[in-house]
Amino acid sequence: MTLEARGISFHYGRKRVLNDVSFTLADGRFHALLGPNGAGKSTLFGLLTRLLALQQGDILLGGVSLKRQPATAMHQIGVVFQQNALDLDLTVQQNLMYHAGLHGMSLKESRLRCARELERFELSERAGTPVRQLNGGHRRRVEIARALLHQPSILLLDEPSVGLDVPSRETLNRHVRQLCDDSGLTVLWATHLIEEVRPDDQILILHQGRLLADSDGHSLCRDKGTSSLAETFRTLTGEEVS
Ligand SMILES: Nc1ncnc2c1ncn2[C@@H]1O[C@H](COP(=O)(O)OP(=O)(O)OP(=O)(O)O)[C@@H](O)[C@H]1O
Repeated sequence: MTLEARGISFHYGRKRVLNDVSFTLADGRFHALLGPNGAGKSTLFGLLTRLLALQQGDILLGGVSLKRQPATAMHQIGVVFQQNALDLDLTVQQNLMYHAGLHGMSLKESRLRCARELERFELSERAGTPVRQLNGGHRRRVEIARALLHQPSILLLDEPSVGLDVPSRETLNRHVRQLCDDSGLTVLWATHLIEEVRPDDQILILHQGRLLADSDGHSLCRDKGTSSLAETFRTLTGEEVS
């Protein structure tokens, strides 16, 4: 499913943090939203997930307006926020079952979908483990499994690898890309780390609230006459990327 952001601007009080941002996420593709701290990524996620109310512009999911038909549109979205939002004292299975219940699934359906997601994320053996006992990478995988329980078409992840060590970051990134390839999920992965972005990705570069690029990495480098994504980022923003 496509996601289209049209003319999004946003202010906190008098401070403008998003300035006429428009882009389209293509059906079934992995998109990287790259921007340094403070670029406006979390604010954009807040708007995409209705944590923040749209002030200007609209967001369309498969053509359905988030403004006009929020319930229908939101059903298509699964989200993983920057901060871990699992109950540490509940087991992996309990966290998922609770979430499935919130989405109105029957007990039978909840069990089926939990089992399927746990298998997909190679977590079946951890179903009965309290989340507190999991490492950071596994916790993140549980969060993604939870975000997919209601079978959304679009998965939004706000800096999901923050706080993970390099191998865990790479595994998580690979896993989500695999999901995209296997199940046609549309993904938006926000990050400030260039190493999580590949030249084949659709790349959105957000800087000081403005979208400076929206293209695949190869085209971006070709257009800017640069030899790497890091150099392209520097050329566009005047900043180093980590
Ligand atoms: N509740 C708020 N009130 C006022 N200003 C805010 C608020 N939340 C964020 N900002 C400011 O808005 C700008 C964009 O912040 P935002 O968190 O969206 O960026 P980000 O790209 O997600 O950065 P980070 O990676 O640090 O989370 C920053 O200048 C930030 O200080």
